[in-house]
Amino acid sequence: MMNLNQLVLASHNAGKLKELQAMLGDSVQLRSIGEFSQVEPEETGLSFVENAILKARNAARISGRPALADDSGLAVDFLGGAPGIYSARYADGKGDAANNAKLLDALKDVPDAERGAQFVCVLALVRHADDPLPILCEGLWHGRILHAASGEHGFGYDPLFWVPERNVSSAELSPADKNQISHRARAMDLLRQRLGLK
Ligand SMILES: O=c1nc[nH]c2c1ncn2[C@H]1C[C@H](O)[C@@H](COP(=O)(O)OP(=O)(O)OP(=O)(O)O)O1
Ligand SMILES: [Mg+2]
Repeated sequence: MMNLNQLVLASHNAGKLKELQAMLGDSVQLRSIGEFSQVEPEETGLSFVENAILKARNAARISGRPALADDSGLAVDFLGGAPGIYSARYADGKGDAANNAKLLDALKDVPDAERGAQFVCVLALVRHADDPLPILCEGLWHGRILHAASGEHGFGYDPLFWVPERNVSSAELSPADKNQISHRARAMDLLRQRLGLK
């Protein structure tokens, strides 16, 4: 299909790069699009799929190489699926701490039973910028939003995401454990099957 020893990762998020590279192991080397450009494309899509494809095409265009993108986010039941595709921009670009504070505030006094949420990850792989057939893989991870942050691992909303199957927050999981069960792990599992890497 394509030379997969190396892929450009269409992401400026160091947490994603670390997780995805750990999942792929030595077989595929991910090179960050940050090596080629610091300009982040505007995520104008209305879905994770559209934004993942948009980021992958942009990175393939800039690098001239096959590119993998990850569009992900947190969909909170009580908020009708928000912040969803706007997760990174929830607190107007002020970063993870501000996003987490805004989410806690939005769920103030909401009881546990109504704090269900899922992390969503869509991976898009394009062979070149105008690829008419991107490979798309999706993963979901169900949990609940805590009342306060807990844990030091991971990134983004991890300190607020309670993982029922482990009885800890996702920021309390070791990186290796998170990479076994997360939304990103599920999407990557499908991608590796699609690419014949497993
Ligand atoms: O495993 C995760 N653990 C915690 N938080 C997570 C996770 N996965 C996604 N998230 C959050 C971070 C960010 O608020 C949003 C992704 O936004 P998203 O646009 O896909 O990524 P980004 O802007 O950080 O980097 P980039 O677009 O360059 O790949 O969802
Ligand atoms: Mg983004």
